[in-house]
Amino acid sequence: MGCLHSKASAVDDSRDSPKGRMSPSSSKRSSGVRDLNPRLGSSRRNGGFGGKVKSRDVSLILVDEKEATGSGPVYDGDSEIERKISEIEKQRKERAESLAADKNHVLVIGQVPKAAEGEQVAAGWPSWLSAVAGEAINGWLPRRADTFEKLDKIGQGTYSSVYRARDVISNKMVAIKRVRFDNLDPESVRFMCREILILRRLDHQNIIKLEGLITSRMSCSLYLIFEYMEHDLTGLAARPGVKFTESQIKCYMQQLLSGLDHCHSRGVLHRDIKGSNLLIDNNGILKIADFGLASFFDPGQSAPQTSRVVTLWYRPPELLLGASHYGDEVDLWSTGCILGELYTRNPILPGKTEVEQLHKIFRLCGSPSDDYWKKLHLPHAAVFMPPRHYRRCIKDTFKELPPAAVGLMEELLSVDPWRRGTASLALSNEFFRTSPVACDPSSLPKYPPSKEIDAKLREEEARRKGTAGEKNAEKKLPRDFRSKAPYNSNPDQTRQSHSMSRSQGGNFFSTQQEKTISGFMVGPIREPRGSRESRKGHGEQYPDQDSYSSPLAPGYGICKVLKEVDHSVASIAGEAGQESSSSASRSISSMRALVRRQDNKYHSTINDAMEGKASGQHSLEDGWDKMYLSGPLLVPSNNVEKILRDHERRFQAFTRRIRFDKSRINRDQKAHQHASMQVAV
Ligand SMILES: Nc1ncnc2c1ncn2[C@@H]1O[C@H](COP(=O)(O)OP(=O)(O)OP(=O)(O)O)[C@@H](O)[C@H]1O
Repeated sequence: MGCLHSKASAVDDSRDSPKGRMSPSSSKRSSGVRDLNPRLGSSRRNGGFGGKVKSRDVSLILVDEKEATGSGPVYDGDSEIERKISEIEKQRKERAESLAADKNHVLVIGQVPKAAEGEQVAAGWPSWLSAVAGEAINGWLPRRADTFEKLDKIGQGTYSSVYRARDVISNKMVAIKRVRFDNLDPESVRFMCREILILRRLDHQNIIKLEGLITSRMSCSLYLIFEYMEHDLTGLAARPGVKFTESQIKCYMQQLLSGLDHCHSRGVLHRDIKGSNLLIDNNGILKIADFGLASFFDPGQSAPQTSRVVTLWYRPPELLLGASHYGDEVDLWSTGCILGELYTRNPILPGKTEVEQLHKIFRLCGSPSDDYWKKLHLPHAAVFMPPRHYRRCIKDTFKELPPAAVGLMEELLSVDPWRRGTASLALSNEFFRTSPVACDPSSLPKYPPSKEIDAKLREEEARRKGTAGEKNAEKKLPRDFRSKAPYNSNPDQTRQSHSMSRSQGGNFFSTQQEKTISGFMVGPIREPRGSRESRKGHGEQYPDQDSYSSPLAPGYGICKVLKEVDHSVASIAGEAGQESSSSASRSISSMRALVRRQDNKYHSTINDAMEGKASGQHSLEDGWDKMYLSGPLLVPSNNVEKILRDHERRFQAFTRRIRFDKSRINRDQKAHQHASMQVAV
C-alpha cells in the first residue's frame, strides 16, 4: 500500500515551465503539441500510460491535428488547443496538490487500533470484518436482518444480488445489496470492504448513499443498505415508448459529470460507468452506484493498476491494450459512450470480444497516432495496431445528432486519454450552454419502476416466445437489446447472469437458492471483481507484478493450459509407471501440437479481425447499421474452450485406461502370487 504524499511529490513541475512544453510555433509540422498530464508526473508523461518512466521518451508528443487520426478531437486552431491544454493541466495540478495534502486520501484497510477493534466486536461486528476493515465500519452499528422486510429482487450483478426492502424501523424503502465473499480470506474481505470504504468517503447528491450494513457473526455474506432508487438508466432507456428529450439527456449528463467530478476530486476512480450503474429516482435525480470496481487513484501513477476493469462496451482503448497506469480519463471514455447511447438509444460500441471492441473503437475514433503506440510500452500492443489507417469519423457517424453533443463526444471519446479533459471541464462544455439547456430534474416525467433486470426479463420472455415459434418476437424488442448477447468468457458471470428471477419475500439470510432462468447471456463482459486477474492488479493492495500484461496478450490461456497438461502428465506418469509415461508423453505431444495450431489460428484471426476480414464483418462504407449487426470478428475463446473440453475428455479416458491397466496388472500380480503360494504349500 503506497503513501500518496510521497507519490504526489514525484509530480514534475517542470512541465509547467516554458521549457516543459513546446510552443506551437516550435513545431512547424504540428499544429498540436501534447504533454497534457501534469497530474500524472513523469511516469505517464514520459513512459506513457502503459509502462515505466523512460528518460529517452521525454520528447513531447507531436500530433498533427489535421491528419485527424484517432488521437482526439480536431480543434480550430493553436490558441484553442493551448487554451484546452492549460485548462486541463491547471485542473489536474490543483487536484494532485489537494489530494497530496489530504492525509485521509490513502486507503488504509486493516489499520484500526486494537482497542477500537475490540469496541467494534463488542458492538456486534464480526471480528474478521473489524480486523481487516475496521475503518469501513467505524462509527457504525451493524443492522440486523430482521429489521428489514424483503420485498423483491431488483438487480442481479456479477457478484451480488440486490433486493428492494422496507426498513421496519423507519418505514423507508431501501435497496439491499448482498455481496458474497470468503470471510476466511483476508484479501477477499479487504476487497469487498474497499467498496464500503469508498462509499463512505464520498458525499454528493449524485453518488448513491450507503446507509448501513447488515451482517452476522456466522454469515459469509454482507448486506449493504442503500437509499432506494426507482430506475436505472439502462432500464429506463429500454422501456418501450420512452424517448429522452435533449434537455433531459443534458440533465442526466450534467448529473453524471457532477458525480464523477466529486469522485475524481476525492481521488476515486469508478471504473465501471455504464447505464445499469446510473440510478435515477422518481424526482429525476441521477446517482452513480456500484463502486465494486472503484479504486483510489494515485496522482503520481507509481503503483500499477489492473487493466481488467470497466464493462467491455464502455472500456477505453488503453485498458483494452493493457495499460496499467491510468487515471480519471477511463471514466470519461465511458461517459462519452453513455452520451452517444442516450441519443442513439443503442450502445455505440458493442463489441463481443476485446479484439472486436478495439477494432470498433478504431473504426469510429480513428487509428491512433504513432506516438500513441510508442507511449504504450506494452509488449503485445503492436499486434493490435490496425493494418490500415482509419479516419476519425465521429462527426460523420453521428451527423444526425446536435453538433454540441457531437462536440462533447469528440472530446470524451479521444483515443489519447490525456485529451479527454476532466469531468469539470466537460461540465463547462458548450453542450451545456447551448439551447435547449438541461432541464430541472424535478420536471422530468415520472416513470413506472424500470430496471435493467426488467428489460432482461422482457428480452428473455420474447426470446422464449421466439423459440416457441413466434419468429419475429425478437424484432419487436428495442434495438438496444437485440445484439446484447456478447460472448461471455467468464463462466462465473454466465452462471450468475442465468440466475435471475424475482424471488419471494422472506428473511435475507435464507435466500441462498435462486430460481434459474436458462437460456440467455446478458450484458457485456465485465471482469469478475474477485477474480485473480482483477484482484492481482490493484496496485498497493495486490502488488503482484506479473499481472499487468495486456489482457489481449495472445496465448496467455494456452500457456497456462500447456503447463497444466504437463503437470497432469507428470502426475499420471508417476502413478502409472514408465511404460504409461511414454504413451502419456506421446498423447501430450499431439495435444500440444493441436493447441499450438489453435494458437497460430488465433494470431492470424486477430490480424484478420484488425483488417475487418472476418466473416460477417462489414467495412465502414457499408454503414453504421450493418457494422452494428456484424457477426463476431473472431471466436478464439470458445474454440479454445472446445479444445480444452476435448482435452479434458481425452485425459479422463486416458486416466481411466491407466487406472484400469494398473489394477489389472495388480490383479494379475496378486493372482500370480497367490498361485505361487499355493504351489509352495
Ligand atoms: N440503491 C438501489 N436502488 C435501486 N436499485 C438498485 C440500487 N442499487 C442497485 N440497484 C439495482 O441492482 C442492479 C445491480 O446493482 P449493482 O450494479 O450495484 O450490482 P453489481 O453486482 O455490481 O452489478 P454489475 O456486475 O452488473 O455491475 C443495478 O443495475 C440496479 O438496477
